[in-house]
Amino acid sequence: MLASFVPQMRGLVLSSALVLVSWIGYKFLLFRRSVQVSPLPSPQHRGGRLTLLLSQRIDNHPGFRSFLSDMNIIAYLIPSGIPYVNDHIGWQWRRKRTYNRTTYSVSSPRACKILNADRRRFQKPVKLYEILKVFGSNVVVTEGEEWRRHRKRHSVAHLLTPSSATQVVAPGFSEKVFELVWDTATWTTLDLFAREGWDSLAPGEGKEVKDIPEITLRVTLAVLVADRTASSVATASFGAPLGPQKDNETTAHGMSFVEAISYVSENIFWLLALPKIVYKLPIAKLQRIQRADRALRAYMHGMIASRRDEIRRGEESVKHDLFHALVKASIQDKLEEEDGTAGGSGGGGLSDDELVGNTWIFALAGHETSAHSLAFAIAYLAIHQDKQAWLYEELLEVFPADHVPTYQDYSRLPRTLAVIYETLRLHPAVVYIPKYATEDTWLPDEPDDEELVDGQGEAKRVFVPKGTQCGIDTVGLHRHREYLFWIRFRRLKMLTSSGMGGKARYWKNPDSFLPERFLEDYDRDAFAPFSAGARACIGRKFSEVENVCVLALILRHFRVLPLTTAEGAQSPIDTADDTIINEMLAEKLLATKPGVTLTPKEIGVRLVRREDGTVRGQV
Ligand code: HEM
Repeated sequence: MLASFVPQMRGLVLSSALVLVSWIGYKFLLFRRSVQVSPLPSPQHRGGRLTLLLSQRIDNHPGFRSFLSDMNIIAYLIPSGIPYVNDHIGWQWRRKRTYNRTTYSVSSPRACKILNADRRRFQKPVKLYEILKVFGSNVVVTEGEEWRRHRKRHSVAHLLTPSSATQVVAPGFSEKVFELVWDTATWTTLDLFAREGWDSLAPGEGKEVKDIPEITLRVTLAVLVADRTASSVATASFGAPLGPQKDNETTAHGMSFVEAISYVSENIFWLLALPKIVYKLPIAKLQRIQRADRALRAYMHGMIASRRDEIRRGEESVKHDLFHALVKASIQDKLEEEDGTAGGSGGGGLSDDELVGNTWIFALAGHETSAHSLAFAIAYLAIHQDKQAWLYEELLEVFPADHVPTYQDYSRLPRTLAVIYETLRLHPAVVYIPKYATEDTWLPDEPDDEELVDGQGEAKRVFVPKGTQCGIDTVGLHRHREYLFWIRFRRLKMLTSSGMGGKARYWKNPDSFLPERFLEDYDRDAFAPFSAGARACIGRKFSEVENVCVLALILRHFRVLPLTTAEGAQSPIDTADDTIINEMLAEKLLATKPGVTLTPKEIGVRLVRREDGTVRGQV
């Protein structure tokens, strides 16, 4: 009986093995197709088809730094349906590998520059941005004519763009906005010190702060919405009733503006994914999400209505808080159109839904990215005490005791800005900037000059079929490495994950925290945390001024130490090298979790009061 069963078993095993091998082969071919090498093999291509079959020339496109990235053959061998296995992990948690679809994750500065600059060949795949449409269409989620309508004449873009703003509004107008950003950031930070009781620490005394991201989120939101004309700091800053509306209206919506926007941002995925009926369930969390959603909508509609009245009454633009100024800029065109005074901007104003959509996007983009970057910067400085000391030298010089910080100080803080930049290089808030090809086209493959032209005088390039998604892998760009095992035999290169090491190409020690590199010349094209070209971030300077100010003030008053002491590590060590202890601390402090942008998990620090006096506020 058993004897007759064994041959049948063998047949089963063999056919299963055959299916498995064919499946692997099929996956391999899919993978090959997705990283098609160009030019296609020619008689002169001595390696011929065999080389092509065995090798991949994607050294210029290392893709995500995940071992399971879809630019890695291993990812293609794992069934795509397994949740959390084929999701991008770590840096790339947000992007699911799309089964059977070709995508490029571009990390070459030259290729990224083309993706950003060539608007005819590469555009934004707006479908991927649906999640950010939850409150209405807006400047981030649109493309083409639609997008131009959102970014035109009186828009926030002009309010926030340092020089071009002068073409349409009074000269120096945007500089006034940045001065306001600086002042509000100073005021908010010093207020934070008082509120958290950090002010009352004696020199040398320490205080634990378990969740720095929670603090930085509150600070950047307050910078955006704090109204310095309010009757008191409490109503305008961290007090629960804080909101662009007045206190009684806050009660009417059942939740403060800050609370509502924080809760909605945290739970945006639920809001989008769950059908409305689910909110009827008696589950406290769901009901809170719904309350926050309703309150936020009510605030935004109220805010737009009151800005509209204000504009009609002809009141000054940058009068209350920054957020109102942004909203006001957005609705200016619509009002002019309604009143028949639109001065040639053309294209039609925004609908009410679009105004709400833009209001929401400024609130989100205007605080979350900055807050997370600030939190990561504090984490990096906690880990790298030597860099903190280096930064402190600058702060002591620019902010002597009793100094009142002003916007003029901003340009005297290059080290502080370098810390922000280095943080954004290592932990870019937006880890992937998707584009798609509008036509059959090519991207440069080899970045080195001497390699740009192959034996036949033909530029080495990668074919990108029309419709292919090819996004900027910001992490790959900022930490660019060639593959660890790459063997050049004729044209053969072995493929490994870019996250596994390899030769650094654009940044010296790309995985190390070395802010001083930004004080020297660096490859501008290899640094794109704010994207570049026409679709670059319009809030770049806003966030730089804000983050430099807040970071400088915190670090001027407090030494920051990691709260987490990894096993065996009692304190961070004073060295620039990435030692094991630093790596253990980094693993804990720099960990990320899902969110709209790269979100810190938990950053616990100990603040120790400096002995060198206090900087005064202008509150
Ligand atoms: C550290 C802070 C920030 C980072 C790293 C950042 C990064 C970016 C990136 C990478 C993009 C391009 C996204 C894409 O094409 O998909 C972008 C766009 C945008 N950002 Fe930021 N941002 C920051 C702060 C801000 C602030 C403070 C504001 C507003 C006050 C803002 C408003 C916007 C808007 C409205 C867009 C869309 C621009 C367009 O598509 O025309 N951002 N940002």
